[in-house]
Amino acid sequence: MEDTNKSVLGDYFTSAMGLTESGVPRVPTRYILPPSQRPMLGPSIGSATIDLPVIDLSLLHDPLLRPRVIHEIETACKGFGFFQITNHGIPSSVVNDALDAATRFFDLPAEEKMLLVSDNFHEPVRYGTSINHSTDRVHYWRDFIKHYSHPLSKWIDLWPSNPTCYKEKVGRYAEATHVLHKQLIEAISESLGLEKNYLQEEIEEGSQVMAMNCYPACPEPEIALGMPPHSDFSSLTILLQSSQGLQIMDCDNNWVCVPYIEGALIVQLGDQVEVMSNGIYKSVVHRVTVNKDLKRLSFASLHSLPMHMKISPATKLVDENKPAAYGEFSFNDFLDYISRNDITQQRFIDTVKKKNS
Ligand SMILES: O=C(O)CCC(=O)C(=O)O
Ligand SMILES: [Fe+2]
Repeated sequence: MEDTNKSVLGDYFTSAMGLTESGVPRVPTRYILPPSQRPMLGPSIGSATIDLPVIDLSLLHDPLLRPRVIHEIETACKGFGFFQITNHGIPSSVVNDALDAATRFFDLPAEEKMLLVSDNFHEPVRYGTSINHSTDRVHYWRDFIKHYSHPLSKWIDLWPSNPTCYKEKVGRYAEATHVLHKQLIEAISESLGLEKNYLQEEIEEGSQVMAMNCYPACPEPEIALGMPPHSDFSSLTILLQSSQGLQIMDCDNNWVCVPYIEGALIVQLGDQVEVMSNGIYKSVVHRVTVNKDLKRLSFASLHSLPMHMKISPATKLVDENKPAAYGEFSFNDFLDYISRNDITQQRFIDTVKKKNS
């Protein structure tokens, strides 16, 4: 079965969708994780006693309540590098339309999707399947399409033209998340004691990459993963999940399932905010489990400073007692790093941490 799939998709691109559709009863060897990396699935997992933060974002617009919400954000960022948001202002019709377009894209025949395949990390539109490029050892149960999404007018022509509604529906969602990101980064800057408009210009000129992920039903979810543990390089990632599957690592290094909340979006701190905050906030390490019966979609909208712009700790957060804990680097430096290294073994952010911090 593995070989059939391989011959259709070429050596590097085995597709989890293709395997599920062909009805494989077992996951092929290359998807099987070493025992220490397997997810512990079961009724007790995810019902852990930890209450993950959920924040009503509409209250940010109320001048009387804003300080309280900023404080909630600060607590969530310090405790988890993560929170969910409700009443975020993106209409459910925009979300559902984007889900519909992505579902239709992933349902296309493999040959059609393969036209967009690339293993070049700098490619602005890239269809792929989750292989660990740097080691070629383990594959993950995920197919994805990633595209640069901001500014939309520059990139949208390169996006998939099948289904025909894709550009319009996903485009509307991408623009809405760009606006939301600006509000969130303002609130996060405020929560760090920085100016509300800190980095606002850079963010407006910044890049947005949307990873549209598809995790088809997996015959053996206890020995495979949809995505390995990693943190995102972004400033923030705004994540939409169609059902449960995301897990985050808490401060005691335990995996915690992120509950599915209808209508909510997930906010994850990325490496750029960790650096900007000089380590006051940490990017959240997360991974994705797969499900025996259910196909899951997620949209990870990764917002970053401009590709070439070097990020470093905010000067206001650096002093004699708290020297800069990170060297400066850009998104392009990160892309070069991931095309050469196995980020499941060493996070990029660890390579820019200063030794004495
Ligand atoms: O599918 C998810 O919930 C997470 C996806 C993710 O971590 C990513 O695309 O970076
Ligand atoms: Fe991620």
